[in-house]
Amino acid sequence: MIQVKDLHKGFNGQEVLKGIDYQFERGKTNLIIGQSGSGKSVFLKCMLGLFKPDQGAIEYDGKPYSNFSDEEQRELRTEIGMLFQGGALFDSMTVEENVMFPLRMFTNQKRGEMRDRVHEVLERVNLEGNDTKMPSEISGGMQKRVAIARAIVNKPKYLFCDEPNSGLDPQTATVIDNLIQQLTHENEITTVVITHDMNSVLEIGERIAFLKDGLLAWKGTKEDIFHTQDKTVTDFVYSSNLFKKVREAQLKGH
Ligand SMILES: Nc1ncnc2c1ncn2[C@@H]1O[C@H](COP(=O)(O)OP(=O)(O)OP(=O)(O)O)[C@@H](O)[C@H]1O
Repeated sequence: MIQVKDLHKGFNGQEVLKGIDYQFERGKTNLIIGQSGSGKSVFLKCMLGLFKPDQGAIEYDGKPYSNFSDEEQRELRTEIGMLFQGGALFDSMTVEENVMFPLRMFTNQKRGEMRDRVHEVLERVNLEGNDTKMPSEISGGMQKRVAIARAIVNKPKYLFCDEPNSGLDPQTATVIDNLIQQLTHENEITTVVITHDMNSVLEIGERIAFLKDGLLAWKGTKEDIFHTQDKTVTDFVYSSNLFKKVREAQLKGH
């Protein structure tokens, strides 16, 4: 669980996050949605310790990281898995080397032990037999699954995903969403997903935080989104055709 308390962050006298209180639940996919420029990335970077908050605190399972000393950051880093936008695999490394990278960085495991773990996670994301391939030799969806395997190989307590579906076709995007959700449930991970994708909201929006102008404008579940009368939320989500269609079908009783 990640608890955010009165989080403020600004740049050059301009406040971007204006006092956010929120709790990301363990074992759930916690989505952050909101318009471009609403502060989602700044929020994520504050949680990762890449930006120091101007005010407020972030607690990881009750442990406060309000000042993020170098030592604290190092320790926390070993407990975090990160799925970057676009996958961000190392092009010159094989699939196996990519997935092994966090183990080499953050553990003292022997090579055999690392390989066993890498093969275990590759199997989990249905990529067994692809370990010697280069990223350029596999599809975009497979690359994303390699990135997921790399993000979870060190058994993280917290998983951060920045636009995990960008650049994928809808069917592959759904596979990726479901994989993230299954891994979250299986391993009781506190998963935070930044997304623009309304399909993801409908698929895996167990908990949704809607940011607007640096404030938490609304929170709820994917089911709540259909019933809210909050105009800021409805204006945002119903600008998506997918949402409109699902809503219309619901009203017709399908
Ligand atoms: N390092 C920085 N220095 C100064 N301003 C910044 C910095 N990082 C972000 N900002 C500003 O903070 C605001 C919020 O940006 P942020 O990237 O968090 O938005 P976002 O919601 O993630 O947008 P998008 O959906 O387009 O990625 C923007 O006005 C941006 O210019």
